[in-house]
Amino acid sequence: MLKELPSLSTLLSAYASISAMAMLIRTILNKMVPERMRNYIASKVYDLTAAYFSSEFTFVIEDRWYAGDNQMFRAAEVYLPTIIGPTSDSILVGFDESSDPMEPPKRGIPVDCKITDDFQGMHLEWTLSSIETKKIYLPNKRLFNLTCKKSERERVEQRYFPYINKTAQAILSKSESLSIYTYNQDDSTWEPTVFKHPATFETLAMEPELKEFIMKDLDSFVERKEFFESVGRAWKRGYLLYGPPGTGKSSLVAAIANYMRYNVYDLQFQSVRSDSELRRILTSTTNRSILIIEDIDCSTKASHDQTKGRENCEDEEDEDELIRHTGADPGVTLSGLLNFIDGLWSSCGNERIIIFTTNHKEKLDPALLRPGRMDVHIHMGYCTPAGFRKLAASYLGIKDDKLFGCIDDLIESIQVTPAEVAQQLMMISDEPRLALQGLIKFLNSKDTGEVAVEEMMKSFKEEEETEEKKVERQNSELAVSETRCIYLT
Ligand SMILES: Nc1ncnc2c1ncn2[C@@H]1O[C@H](COP(=O)(O)OP(=O)(O)OP(=O)(O)O)[C@@H](O)[C@H]1O
Repeated sequence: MLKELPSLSTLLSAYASISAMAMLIRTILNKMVPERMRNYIASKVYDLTAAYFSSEFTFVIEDRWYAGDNQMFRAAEVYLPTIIGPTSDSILVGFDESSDPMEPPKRGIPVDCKITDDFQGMHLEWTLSSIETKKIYLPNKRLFNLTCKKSERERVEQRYFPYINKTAQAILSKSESLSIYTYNQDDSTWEPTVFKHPATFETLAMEPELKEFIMKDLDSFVERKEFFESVGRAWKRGYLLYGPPGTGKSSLVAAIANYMRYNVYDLQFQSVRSDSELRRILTSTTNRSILIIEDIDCSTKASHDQTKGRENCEDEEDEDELIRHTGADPGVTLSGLLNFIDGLWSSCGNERIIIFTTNHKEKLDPALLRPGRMDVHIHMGYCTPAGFRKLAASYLGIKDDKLFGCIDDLIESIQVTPAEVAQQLMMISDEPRLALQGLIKFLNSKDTGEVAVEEMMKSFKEEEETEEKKVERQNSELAVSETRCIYLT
C-alpha cells in the first residue's frame, strides 16, 4: 500500500508547479481584469460564503411598503427611542412646538447608530440607514436593519414584531402631542406639524344630544373591529359635516381628533392633480388617523361629463403621462372619489375616519350622498340658546346672567353663527356684562335698525357709568327687557 503513495519529491514538485501556475494566473488576472472588477468579484465571493457560514440573520424594514407607508417601519421608529440604552453611542434629541423646554428633550434614532434590544432571551441589534434616491424630488429612502441569530428568526417574526407594533400603538395613544399632516406636492410626502387645537366636545357649542350621539358613534367605531371584519366591511367611518360657514365644522373635526387621539391628514383636494395621485396620497396615510377634506363641493371636478371625457385615460400611467406631456391637470373626478370612499381602495388601512365638510350640501352630486357612502351626515346649524350658554361658559366663565333670557330670545329669532357669537364675546371677555351687552347690540343690528340699538346701548352705558343703587339698576334692566320686546316684535 505504501508503494502506491507518491514519493515526497513528486509531491514537492507538484506543489511547486501548482504554485507557479497560480502565480501566473494571478499575474495575468491582475494585468487583464481592472482593479474595481476584481474588488467586486472578491466582495461577492465573500458575501456568498459569509452568508452561508454566518449564524446571523437580518430583517430589512424599509420606510415604504408597496405604494404606502410601511407600518412596521413607523412602529420601530416609535418603539426604538424608548429602549435606547447605555450601549448606544449616539441619540437624536429635540423639541417640537408642543414640548415643555423644562422637560427632557424628545428622542429620535440617528442614522447608523446601533441599538440593542433583549426580548425573551433573544439579543437583537437595530441600525437605521439612509439611502439617497436617484431622483432629486424624492426624499432619501430610510430602512432599519434588524439582526438576530438565524435560529431565532421565526420567533422574531412571530413574537417580536407583533410586540413592537402593540407597544408602539400604546405609546402613540398615550403620546401627548398629535400631528396634523399637509401634503407637499413637490416631494410627494405628507409633512407633519404639531396639532394643538384647543377644541374639545366640552367647548363645542352644539346641541347636547347631537354631541352625545357623535361621541357614542366614535366610541362604538373603535370597539367594533371584529364587527367590521365579520360583515366584510373596511374598518372606517365617514362623516359629512354640512352647514353655513362659522358653525363649527372645523372645530368639530379638531374635537374628534382630540377625543380619539388620532393624527389628522388635511388634504387640499384642489391641489390633487389626478385620481392616480389621489390614490398614491391616500395610501400613504397611517392607521388611527382622520382624513379631512374641507369644502368638498368646491373640491371635486365631480361631474359625470368630466369622468366620461377621461374614459380614454383609464390607465394610471396614461394619466401621469398626460400630466407630464401636456401639463394638463385632469383633477379628481367623482368616480375617483367614490372609488376611494367605497371601492377597493377603501379597504387599504384600518381604523380610519374620513370627514368631508361642505357649506352647500345641496351642491354635492347625489352620488356622494347615497346611503352607505358617508356613514353619518351631521348638520352644523346656527347658534341655539344651548350653544350660546356653552360659549358664554367658555369665553366669559359664566353660567347664568339676567341678560341670558334676552339673548336667548334674539338667538331664536335670527340666524347667527357660533363663530359670530364667539367673536362678540371674545372682544371684552374680561367684562362679562359688557360682552353680553355688546352681543345684544350685535344681534339686534343683525335684525333691526341701528337707531333702536343705539338707544338700548345708551341705557346700558348709563347703567355702567352711574353705578347707582340696586333699585336703579333693576329698573334699568327692566327697561332693557322692555326694549328687547320692542325690538323683537
Ligand atoms: N359650534 C361651535 N362651538 C364653539 N366654537 C365655535 C363653534 N362654531 C364656530 N366656533 C368658533 O368660530 C371659529 C370658526 O369656526 P369653524 O372654523 O370651526 O367653522 P366652520 O363651520 O368650519 O367654518 P368654515 O365653513 O368657514 O370653515 C372657531 O375657531 C371657533 O372659535
